Amino acid sequence: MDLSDYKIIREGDAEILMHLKNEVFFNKAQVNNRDMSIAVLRAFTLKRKQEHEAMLSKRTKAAQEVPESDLSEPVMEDGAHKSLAEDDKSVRECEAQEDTSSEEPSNTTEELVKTTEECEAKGESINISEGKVRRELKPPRVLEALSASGLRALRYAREIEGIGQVVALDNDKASVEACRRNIKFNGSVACSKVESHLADARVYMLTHPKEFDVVDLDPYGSPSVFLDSAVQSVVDGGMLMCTATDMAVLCGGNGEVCYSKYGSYPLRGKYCHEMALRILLASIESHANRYKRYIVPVLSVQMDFYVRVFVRIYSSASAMKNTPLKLSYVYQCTGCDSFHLQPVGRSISKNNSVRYLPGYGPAVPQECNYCGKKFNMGGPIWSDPIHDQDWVTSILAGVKSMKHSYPAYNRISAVLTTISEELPDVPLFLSLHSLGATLKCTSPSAVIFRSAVINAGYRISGTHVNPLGLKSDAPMDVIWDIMRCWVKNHPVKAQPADQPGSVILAKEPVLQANFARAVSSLSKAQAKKVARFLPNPERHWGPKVRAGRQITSKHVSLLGQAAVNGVLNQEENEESKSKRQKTEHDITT
Ligand SMILES: C[S@@+](CC[C@H](N)C(=O)[O-])C[C@H]1O[C@@H](n2cnc3c(N)ncnc32)[C@H](O)[C@@H]1O
Ligand SMILES: [Zn+2]
Repeated sequence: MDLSDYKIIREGDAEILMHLKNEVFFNKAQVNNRDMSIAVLRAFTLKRKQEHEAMLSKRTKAAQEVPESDLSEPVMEDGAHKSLAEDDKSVRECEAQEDTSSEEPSNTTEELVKTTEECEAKGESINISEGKVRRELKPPRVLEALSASGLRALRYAREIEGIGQVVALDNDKASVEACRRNIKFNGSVACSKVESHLADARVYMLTHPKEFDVVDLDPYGSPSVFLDSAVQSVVDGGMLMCTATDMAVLCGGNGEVCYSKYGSYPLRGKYCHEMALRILLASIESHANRYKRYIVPVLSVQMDFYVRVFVRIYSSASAMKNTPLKLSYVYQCTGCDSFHLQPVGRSISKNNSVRYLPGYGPAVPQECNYCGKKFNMGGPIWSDPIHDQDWVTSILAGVKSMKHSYPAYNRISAVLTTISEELPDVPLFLSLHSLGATLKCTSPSAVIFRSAVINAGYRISGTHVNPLGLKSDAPMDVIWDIMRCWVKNHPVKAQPADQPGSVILAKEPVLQANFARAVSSLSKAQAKKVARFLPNPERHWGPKVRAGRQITSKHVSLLGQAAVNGVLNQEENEESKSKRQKTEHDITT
C-alpha cells in the first residue's frame, strides 16, 4: 500500500484514508448527518440505561409486593411503551429468577445456563454471584448497514461513550477493503469495536432479527428497499436511523415513483419537505406493522438535501391497532393551497374496550369552501408527532454540553433549537408567501401574522424545514379571515373575479383580526437572537453521486437541478480535460 495514493480525511475523532481515485463514497456535507446521529446515539445510550434501571427498580418493588408466581406477567401501565425487551417472555423468565427479595439461591445450574443464553440474546448479560442472578445491560450494538468508507461506524465507536460493537456492512468490495483499512488506521478502540463485512445489507438484516439496538440506514437515494429487513433487525425499544436523499421523489416531482417506493402520494406544497418526513415515517410504520411492530418517532430532520428520521421500534399486536389513527390523507386545494387532513382511522372507547373504525370522510367538499377550486389528495402521511420533545430537549442539552466534539455544532444546534420550538401536534405548515401570492397582496411580517393568530386564541410556531413556514392550530377559516382583515388595511389591485384570491376576498371576515403585537409573537430563540437557520458553509454543499459514477439526466430529473449542480459544476471543470461519457446509472446520493 502506497500512502502517497491516499489523502487523510479527519472528521470528529475518526480519520479515514481516501484513495485519490475516490473509489469509495465520501461526502463531506454529510458531517451534519453524522453529527446529528452521534448526538441522538449519545441520548439513546443514556435513555436506555435509565429505562433499564427504572425497569429493574419497578420489578424489585413488584417482587416485594406480589407473590413470585405473579411475576410471570409484565406490570405495565396502559398505553405505556414497554422499555427495552420488557415484554419478551424469556426476559420475564430472567426477571422472575432475579427476585431480589428472595434470599434463597433457587437457580439450578441448568436453569442459569438457559437464563444466560436467553438474556444475552436480548442484549442483557446476567451476573451470577452467590447464587443470585443480577441482569446487567450490555452496551448497545450498532449496525451501520450501508457503511462505505466506515467513517460513520468509526465515529460511533470512537466518540460515543458506552457504545458496544459496531458492525459495518457494504456490498461493494472496494468499500469493505477501505473500511477494513480505516478500522486499522484508527487504532485499538476501532479495532476492538468495529467489524466490517462484505454483505448485502438486506440479507444480513433478515438473518439477524431483533439483534441490533441501533440500525443505521444511509443509502444512496431511497432507503425503501432496506426498510422491510431493517425494521426486523432492531431489538424491541431499539432505534432505527434512516436517511432518504431522493427528495425530488418524496417532494412530488414524480408522485407515482413516490407511491411505488413509499406507498404514499406526495403533494407539491410549500410544506413538501415536512411531508417527505411524514411519508418516510408512514412507510417505516407500514413495514413495521407487517411484523406486529410499530414506531415511535424521536426526531425527524430535514437538512441540506435529505431527510433523516430517528424512530424507536416496539412489538405489540394491540398497540399496532392504533396505526390508522396516526396516519392521514391530505387534501390540498389547487386554487388557494388551503390544506385539510383526514385521518385514515378512528377509535371509540366504551366500557374499557376500544373499537377501531375507518375514518369519517370526506373531510372536504368537492370544491374548496374558500376559492371554489378542486382538491388534490396526497398521503397517507404520518400525522402524529414527528419528534419527542423531551428527547429533543435532552439531545440539544447534550450537544451544548459537548460543543467541541461536534464539527457541525453550529448547524445541528440551530436545527435542534428550531425543532424544540415547533408545535408538536400540528402536521404541515402555512407559508406567508403563498397566502400573500394567492391574494396578490404584500404579506404581513411573520411577527404581525403570528400576533393576529395568537390574539385570536390559537397557537403558532416556526418549522425547522422552512424559515418562512408557520405551524398553527388555527383553522383555515381563521387564517383567511386574518388575511381578509390585513388586505382591508393593505388593499390589492382589482383581479379577475374568478381568481382564487378574488373569490376569497369577496367574502367579509367573520373574525376581526387584532394585529397588536402579542408578547409571544417571537419564539424564545428569536427573542434571544439564537441562530435558527444557517447558510451552507461552502458552495456545492449537496448530494454526491455513487462512488465512481457520473451524473446523468436521470439524476437531474430525480434529484432536481439544484441538488446536482455542485457535482455537475465540479464535473464540468474536469470535462475540459476529458469529454464526459454519458451513461445511465442508478440514482445516487
Ligand atoms: C451513501 S453511501 C454510505 C455513506 C456512509 N454511511 C457515510 O456516512 O459516509 C451508501 C453505501 O451503501 C452501499 N450499498 C448499496 N447497496 C447495498 C446493499 N444492498 N448492501 C450493502 N451495502 C450497499 C454502497 O456500496 C455505498 O457504499
Ligand atoms: Zn381553495
